[in-house]
Amino acid sequence: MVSIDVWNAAVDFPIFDAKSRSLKKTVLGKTGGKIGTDNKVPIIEALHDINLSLRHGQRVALVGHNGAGKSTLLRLLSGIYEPTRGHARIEGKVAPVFDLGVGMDPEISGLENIIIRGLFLGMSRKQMEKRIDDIADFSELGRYLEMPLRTYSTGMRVRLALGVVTSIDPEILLLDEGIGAVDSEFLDKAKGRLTELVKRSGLLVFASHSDEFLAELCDSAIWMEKGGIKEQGSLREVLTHYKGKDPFENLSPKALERMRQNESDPTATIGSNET
Ligand SMILES: Nc1ncnc2c1ncn2[C@@H]1O[C@H](COP(=O)(O)OP(=O)(O)OP(=O)(O)O)[C@@H](O)[C@H]1O
Repeated sequence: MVSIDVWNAAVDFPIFDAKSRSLKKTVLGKTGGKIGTDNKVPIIEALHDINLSLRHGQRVALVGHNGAGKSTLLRLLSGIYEPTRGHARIEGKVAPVFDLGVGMDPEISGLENIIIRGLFLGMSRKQMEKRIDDIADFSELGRYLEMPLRTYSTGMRVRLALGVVTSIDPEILLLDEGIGAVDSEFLDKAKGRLTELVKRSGLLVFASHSDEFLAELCDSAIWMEKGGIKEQGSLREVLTHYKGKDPFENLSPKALERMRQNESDPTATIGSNET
């Protein structure tokens, strides 16, 4: 059974090299987790009081302002971060897709990188070898696949990384938006593959600032603010409260159709556990 359960979890970062010089004018920061100053070493409270229960079939959007804790929560849900306090239990094979470049080696060829990156995402060498032709086709990199990755432009690297990421079969897919460097024609092609990937995955949590993308991929949402969960519920409801107006009024017909399908899906709710 694919599931993620988190109880009363917090993630702190002690900052050992913080500068103590005060700013001339202190303005109340709107972004970021709380900075505790009780100790000698300042502590950034990136997440606090997180309680979550996610199950197979859920497609959860993660929204919130810069520094609200979305990326940190994704790292907690992937097991990369242990909670400083509280507990997290993750059942299922996790594919964390935060930084498309992670797991890539500039000194080896694109082909070898496909295998390495696949292993990093929980696939076996055999499974990746079967997918090489498909990834080569999608990335349109041709003979460059035989060249070391350091010879690629940024966009070429993203093409390769997206090709690999969208070819896997994850049980739990944790996506952080970060696919800006490709041209728009290629991004459209990637969106189709991403949608297919999401359909294949058991459980999705997707942090993004793009309403259109969230409407296409997600059915429910979590709104993060200052390291805590402010609201969770249906995608449209949470986004409307977060933005102060219904963001779906001006969506494309395709995104709206996808959203209507999600709303009629009985699995489109977020479970919550007792604390
Ligand atoms: N490695 C780290 N060391 C110290 N503080 C961190 C670290 N990672 C995150 N933080 C802090 O934790 C808080 C949450 O950051 P996080 O990256 O999770 O926000 P986010 O919601 O993903 O923001 P954005 O939308 O800007 O990507 C911020 O206050 C940030 O300064």
